[in-house]
Amino acid sequence: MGSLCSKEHVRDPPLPAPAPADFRQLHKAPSQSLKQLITLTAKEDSAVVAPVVHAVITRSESSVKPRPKPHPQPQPAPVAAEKKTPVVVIASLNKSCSTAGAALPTHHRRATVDAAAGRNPVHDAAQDAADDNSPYGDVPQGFSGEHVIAGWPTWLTSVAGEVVHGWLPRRADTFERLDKIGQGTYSNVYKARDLETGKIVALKRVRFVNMDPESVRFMAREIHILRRLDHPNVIRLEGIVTSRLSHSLYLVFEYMEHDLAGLASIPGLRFTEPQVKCFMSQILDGLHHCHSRGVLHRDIKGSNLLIDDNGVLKIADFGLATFFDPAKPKSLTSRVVTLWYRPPELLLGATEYGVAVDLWSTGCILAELLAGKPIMPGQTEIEQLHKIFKLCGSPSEEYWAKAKLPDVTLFKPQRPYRRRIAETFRDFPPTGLDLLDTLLAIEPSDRGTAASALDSEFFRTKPLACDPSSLPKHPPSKEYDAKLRGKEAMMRQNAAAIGGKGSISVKPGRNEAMPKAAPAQEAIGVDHQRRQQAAARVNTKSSSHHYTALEDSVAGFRMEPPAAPAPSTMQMQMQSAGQFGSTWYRKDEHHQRGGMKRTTSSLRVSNLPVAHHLTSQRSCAPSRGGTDLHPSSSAVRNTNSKYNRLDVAEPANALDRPGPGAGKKDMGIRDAPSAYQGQGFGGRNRRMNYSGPLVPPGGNMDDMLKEHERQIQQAVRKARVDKEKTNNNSSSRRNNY
Ligand SMILES: Nc1ncnc2c1ncn2[C@@H]1O[C@H](COP(=O)(O)OP(=O)(O)OP(=O)(O)O)[C@@H](O)[C@H]1O
Repeated sequence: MGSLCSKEHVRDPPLPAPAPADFRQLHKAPSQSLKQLITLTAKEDSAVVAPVVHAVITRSESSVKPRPKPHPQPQPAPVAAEKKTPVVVIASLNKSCSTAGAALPTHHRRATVDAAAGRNPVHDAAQDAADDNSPYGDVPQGFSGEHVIAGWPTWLTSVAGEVVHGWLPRRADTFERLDKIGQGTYSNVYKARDLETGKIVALKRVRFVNMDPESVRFMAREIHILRRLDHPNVIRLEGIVTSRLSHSLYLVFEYMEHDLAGLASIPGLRFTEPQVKCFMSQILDGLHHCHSRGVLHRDIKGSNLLIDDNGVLKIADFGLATFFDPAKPKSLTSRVVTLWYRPPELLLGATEYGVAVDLWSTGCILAELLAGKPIMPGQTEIEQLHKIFKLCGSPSEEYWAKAKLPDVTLFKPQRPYRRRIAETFRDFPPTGLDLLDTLLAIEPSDRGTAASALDSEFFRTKPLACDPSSLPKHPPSKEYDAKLRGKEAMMRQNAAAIGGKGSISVKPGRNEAMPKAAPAQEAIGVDHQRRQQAAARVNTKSSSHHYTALEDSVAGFRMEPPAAPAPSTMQMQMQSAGQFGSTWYRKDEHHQRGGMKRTTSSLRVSNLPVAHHLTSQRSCAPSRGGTDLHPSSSAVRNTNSKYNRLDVAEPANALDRPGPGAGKKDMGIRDAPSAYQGQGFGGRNRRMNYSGPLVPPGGNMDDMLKEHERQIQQAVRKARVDKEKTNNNSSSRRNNY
């Protein structure tokens, strides 16, 4: 990958919105082996053959051959003829699958969930009709029998069989697991060796909680999107590993040694202008491809920008991505994008948006690369919004006037902020500053597109982008490694502190405390788990495991038991401070992405008017970004009820439809504790799903933030004094002995 000029060829012309034909084009290619398999199956009892057959992938050039002709639609056939021809076998299996589907038709499932959510039934009907026309709506009936024969588990094919169409699953024991290299909110990522090719790959293991169809559907959407993309700057999904024994899937990716967050956290490392241009042009190239294929990434950040040893950057983690069509805007959730990279319109609750959200995040990355640190590290949504306003200026009167927000006064600062990008980043190269100014435009339509960014002066003026292969080589560096290093250092500090040699610091490092969209990662529970992992790493000589061994442990997650949330030092400090009235505390928040538990941390204030659910917060649906609201502020509640959860707001196609399990998610607050056992939680009608900022009615954002700051300092001071007292007491006790 070279400078911008040398990369022109990889840019795609904008494509029309994804059409059914596109998808079929991409996927109408069951491999030759599958065809043979079907023939074989005709001779054997399919029930015997199916488990045995785990043919080799998938997407490798050798195995995926163009389909000679489309599969015939299933025809009713006499039972006696079932084992005689492949067509009949497929038809037979399809029949049972479609019967299962008929038990709860998609429109019925939607109706159930949306009634609970209080949505407009007219809109729902229109949406359902649109979904019925979706390219994927009818696919399972046509192909799921084939999938079952191919060895795909029914829990997958019955929910989202279309996404694996044309692919065959890989067997787990054809990989050797080498090391854990990443941890996402709902996945673990392992380095592994493909025993068939010797190639090193990354395996992303996606866990499912009780095979919740909604979780499966969300994972399926990621697969679906990944299969639509094909570009040197977008991670390539090479195959899928399934196991009939375990309730998880492994996505097979090309292995990438670094991620941008990890590289940026190497002490003392600063990128030169040519290097920044090299990374940025690759990000924008990949993004342009995604957008031109109708995909919004919605979680652009350093740890999702993977880099290989040749300096090639690839956009990864499409877990929050969605399809979009600018010609047919649909309602999307605003609860996406990791907080530091989240654009103002999403913080304000916008549900109609497009490529501009990714461009904002890309702007944040550009500034981060040039500045050497994240530019807007907010801890809560309100703080994030405040940081944005302080740097980029507050929105114009016109913006507020046309913003379709029920209570703009809740978000609108009392006095306008002026834009200060140029003075804040006066050391940036002028063309870089211009590009940044465009990407960080408050008005989404002013951010342009990935293509216009690539055409900007920044990439045309000298010094030009360096060639990726000329980038300096570093040992494998991931955000995950940086976090582990941080945790190990913290453990050492803690050990020293326990030994009475020093004080405990909980100041977050560069890679810590970055609140994600609904799913933030730096959680107390996760910290505890990672600390254990870090300790295990220190003590373990080799972490190589054979997948067969892993298979045994998968069902019970013996490899990584879910740790009970342990109080962090911060939490303890804050709680102890709380005894004296000021009750800042760091709280676990369990979120779910499609039913999978997510955990996040945030600072909350509870001496502001207390929401009536506050006392049951630990067992009820989480708010986002640490925002408790005035109980009497119905305006606030209404505002926030518009902030859709990822799992309810985007029923755009078959993959997004709430499944039969969705009913379980409609539990109200009182029912919620079972969510912690993995069933999902939160009713859309009764559940308080606050996403908006913490603003007392009539409050002023500046005053409020100052007050928060004061309270934090007070709480920390108090905690320190308490700690010193405790230390003194224990040392005087020791002396007494
Ligand atoms: N192909 C790959 N090669 C090497 N490392 C990878 C690869 N894919 C992912 N990783 C590592 O694993 C981490 C987690 O992966 P990923 O972001 O896809 O998971 P996730 O569960 O979706 O995470 P998140 O919580 O950020 O949404 C990444 O930050 C990266 O460090």
